Amino acid sequence: MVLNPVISKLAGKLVVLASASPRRQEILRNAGLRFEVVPSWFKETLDKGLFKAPHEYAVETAKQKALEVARRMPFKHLKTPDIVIGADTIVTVNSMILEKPVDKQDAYRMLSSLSGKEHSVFTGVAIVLCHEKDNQEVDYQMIAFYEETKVKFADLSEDMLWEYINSGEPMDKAGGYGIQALGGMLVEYVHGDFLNVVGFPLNHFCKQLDIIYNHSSSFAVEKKGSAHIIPNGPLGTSVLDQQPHTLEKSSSPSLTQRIHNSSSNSPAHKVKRTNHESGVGGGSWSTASNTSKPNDGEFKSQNCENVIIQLNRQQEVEQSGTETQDSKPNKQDLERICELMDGFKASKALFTASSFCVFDLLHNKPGLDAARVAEEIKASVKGTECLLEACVSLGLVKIKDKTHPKALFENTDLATSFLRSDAPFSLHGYIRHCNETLWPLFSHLESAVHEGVSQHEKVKRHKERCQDSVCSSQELKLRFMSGMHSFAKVTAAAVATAFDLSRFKTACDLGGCTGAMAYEFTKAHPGMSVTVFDLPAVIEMREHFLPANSDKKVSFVAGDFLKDDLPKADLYILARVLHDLTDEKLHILLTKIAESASQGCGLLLSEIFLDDDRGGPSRGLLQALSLSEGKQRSASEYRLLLERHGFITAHIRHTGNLLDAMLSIKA
Ligand SMILES: C[S@@+](CC[C@H](N)C(=O)[O-])C[C@H]1O[C@@H](n2cnc3c(N)ncnc32)[C@H](O)[C@@H]1O
Repeated sequence: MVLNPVISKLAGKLVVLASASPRRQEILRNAGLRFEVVPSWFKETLDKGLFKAPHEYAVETAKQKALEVARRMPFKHLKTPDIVIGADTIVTVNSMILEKPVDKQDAYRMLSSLSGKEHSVFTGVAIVLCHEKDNQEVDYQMIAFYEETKVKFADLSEDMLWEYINSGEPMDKAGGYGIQALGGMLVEYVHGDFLNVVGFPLNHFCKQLDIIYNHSSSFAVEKKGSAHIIPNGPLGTSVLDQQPHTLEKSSSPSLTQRIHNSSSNSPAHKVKRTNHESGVGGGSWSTASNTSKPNDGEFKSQNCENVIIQLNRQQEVEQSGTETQDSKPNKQDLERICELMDGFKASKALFTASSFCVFDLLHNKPGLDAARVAEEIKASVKGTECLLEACVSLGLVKIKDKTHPKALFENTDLATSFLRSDAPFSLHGYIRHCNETLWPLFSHLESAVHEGVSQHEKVKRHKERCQDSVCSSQELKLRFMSGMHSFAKVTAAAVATAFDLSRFKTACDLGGCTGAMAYEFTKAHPGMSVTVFDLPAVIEMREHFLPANSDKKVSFVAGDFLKDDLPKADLYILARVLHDLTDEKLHILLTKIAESASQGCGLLLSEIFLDDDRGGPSRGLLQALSLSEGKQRSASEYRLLLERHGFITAHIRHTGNLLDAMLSIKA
């Protein structure tokens, strides 16, 4: 933790990286940051001629990328991130900006212009802090900075250049080289932050986080509606004062600009602003600053700017008033409705591609065309082509070589990380569970709502009538366990590390299923051993899910937690168990835990916690629609239930992963 005081401040927050770059992801992941990747849809098409200096272009692009994702997520992903990070790396030589080469000739042009010369690598970084208010309003606070590193290339012979170009490495990299791989051989020296050249200036980023979270009252994240714009500090000149094209100075003493979306906004909204306006990139948003001197303790940093923007959805609709109601529908609202209407098609496309193992196939054989994929998965060419194209539109598959006459398909990073069946965080098993168990249940939602009960029995009877070969109960059990296993593998680390559990030496994971959560707990807490307690029918199948290096600190006990004695432990874990229980069963289970636990014992509960007003999150409320006998509860409801059984809640964490967590202690 000593090494990591800044990154740890982000634990429990929903941090989003608005970049698909695997290098950036790796740098941040290696630093211990937990984040979601939501690649920005912002097209890097700003007019470079509008910028006085190259770094201004990189900073502006980073800002646009981050802001696009920050604005999109509440609508498209139905959640508001806490922080969005955008970045853009460019290489400059002889006052020319080099981005990613479009083809081999372009790579040649770039690399030969770098040969034997010193060039600069700039990465612009934007950190958008999102503060959601009760009334649907979101404040966006922007901190942007850049880092420069000088790199000198050796003299490159033609052979060397072409050998490097033919390696394929230059194609997705700014300036046409990757310093961390083969491209490192071209480099004579590096002056400055090496990681900046790889794609992300980690050191400068951590310094900014340190200022945001540790040293500036103006960044107190809970505080809304105020911000401090940072003019020149003693450390250097702020970007604000160097960017007449992209930024302007507000004469208003207020440091907050209210920005309202106009009703004619496209997803990359144009904005109306109440104060002075300026813009780049075809009228997209721009920022405003104040030149007043900062008070003591305000945020000052090198190559950095800080701006607050408020987007108010409520007002946006009111402002566009008559036009919205009378002449044409609000575009954003229409998009949102379409997305909800089409949501099931997107889910089913994902399920179908998964069940045909398309992502495994494209991982093992990247660059197949639709006909070859169809042949391999034994499906029609027409159907496969439609499926692959739909997957491209959903960001699961991409076209490998756009210059090739036929579309050749390969996985995106998203598919590689989560959809291959053998990926460490594979959700393949859970997707199968969604397709085969939840999908049929949800197709009977009208009946479920009408009758108020799960349609599980109806679906089972229907399947028995219609299917020639009915799955054995063993097969069904394995499928269920595989679904739970894959979900737990993705969520376990966030739950296991949500709290300091160092004082608990023994734990019991009640309803621990395959042990996926338990293994993660022993990994995160080396002094801890965990007993997995689950029904006999589940425990007897555990061998199917043993990890490669299963350690002896995880053991399994079969039993029924509503009837049998529970193993003794310092810490009881209940992950995704209580939402399936009625209040009555929950009372029985908590009474049994309270009887087994001595004073000071812990109870770690992990579920999706509903908001107190039951207004969200949607994932929890949609899960409730399966109408199992249990119910979704808020953190306050769980806290009360636990208190009644003698457990006092010490901490609640929204882990930013799929599950929330609560740690309570036996009084
Ligand atoms: C939704 S799964 C959650 C599995 C695991 N905790 C996780 O987070 O992935 C619920 C688990 O509780 C187990 N379970 C349900 N009723 C049980 C009972 N009466 N006694 C023991 N385990 C039970 C199920 O077998 C299943 O493994």
